[in-house]
Amino acid sequence: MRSSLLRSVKTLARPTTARAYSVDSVPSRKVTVLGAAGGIGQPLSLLMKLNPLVSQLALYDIGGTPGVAADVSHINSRSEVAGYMGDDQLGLALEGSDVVIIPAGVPRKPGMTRDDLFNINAGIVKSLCSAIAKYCPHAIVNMISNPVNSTVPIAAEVFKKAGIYDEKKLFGVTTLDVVRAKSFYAGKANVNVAEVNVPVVGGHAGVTILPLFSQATPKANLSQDDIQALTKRTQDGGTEVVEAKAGKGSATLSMAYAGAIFADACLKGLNGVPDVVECSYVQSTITELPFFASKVRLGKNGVEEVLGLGPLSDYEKEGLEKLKPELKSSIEKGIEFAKKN
Ligand SMILES: NC(=O)C1=CN([C@@H]2O[C@H](COP(=O)(O)OP(=O)(O)OC[C@H]3O[C@@H](n4cnc5c(N)ncnc54)[C@H](O)[C@@H]3O)[C@@H](O)[C@H]2O)C=CC1
Ligand SMILES: O=C([O-])CC(=O)C(=O)O
Repeated sequence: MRSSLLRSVKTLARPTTARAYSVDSVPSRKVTVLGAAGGIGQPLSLLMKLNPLVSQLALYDIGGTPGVAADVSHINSRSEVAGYMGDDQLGLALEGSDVVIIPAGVPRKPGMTRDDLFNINAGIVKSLCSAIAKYCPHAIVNMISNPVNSTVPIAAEVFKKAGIYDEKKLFGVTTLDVVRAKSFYAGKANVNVAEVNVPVVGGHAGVTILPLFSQATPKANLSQDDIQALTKRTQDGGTEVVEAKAGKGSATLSMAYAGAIFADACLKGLNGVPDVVECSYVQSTITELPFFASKVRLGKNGVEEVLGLGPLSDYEKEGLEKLKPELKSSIEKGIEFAKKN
């Protein structure tokens, strides 16, 4: 209901001194966060509020958004913030959105796999994607909700059914795998983490996460044992956090950071910044699987180019073959769910 829209959080930042950047040259962009009151949603909303490419920030959740939006809106940065709560405000949160980020859904507890979240999160993602199809069919979608290997195919099916599917605009966010691979590699190779690049391909669960340390830069002379340990740590990075949090959820802060990096890349692409490349789980033809994470060049329409895998070590080639059956069945599970429901 419009009357209950959270009026108190509609605040345009008005700097009293000279602006640190020129907003005149930056296009207006609306970003919507679905699940904004959650463990990821809150810090991600904060980071998106700090992003000068955002002019409107819509924070939606089934509860808790009045407080989050009021809080975030007091930050004196460019964007106007509005909070939306409950089904009847979802359309308003989405209308006119350029980028929709989805961290809505339940997180893992120790002993669970990401696939154990399927039963709850598949339905949440499906209903949110139906609303996206209705209210902002041309928006770029950044899917964070797990299991990403299945939630992205679910979103694609929902969009196909609604007749608005554009494969260039649907992204599974795998940036946290890259963030982890960079941190772990820098530690082991003793190089400046700010200079490290490591592509991570495949999917976003266990063995489907395939970091390509043979392509890591700056180059380092790591042993095969080191590479295997780094690969395993990257694949188990989510579980490492789930266990350390001991029942209080999964990665939220590092995920918010990763989600903000990826959304920023999408916004830069939309704004025509050249050579924006990030790894992401997208519709793909670089393997026989219909969805696959790899480096993607981002542009004004979303995906400009899905880049190939590049040269792989024997260990990585083996990892690639090993991940295919699990990724294939997660994709099929998502498609089947969306078709049946
Ligand atoms: N892609 C990735 O790399 C990562 C993905 N995740 C996933 O992100 C998701 C969220 O994790 P957390 O923020 O830690 O969970 P959380 O439980 O702290 O927050 C989830 C939020 O979603 C909201 N929500 C539930 N149903 C909703 C609906 N229908 N519409 C809008 N909001 C709804 C809840 O009210 C809650 O505020 C989980 O599925 C988790 O597995 C977590 C870390 C990394
Ligand atoms: O592990 C989890 O459940 C959350 C996640 O996707 C990650 O941290 O990579």
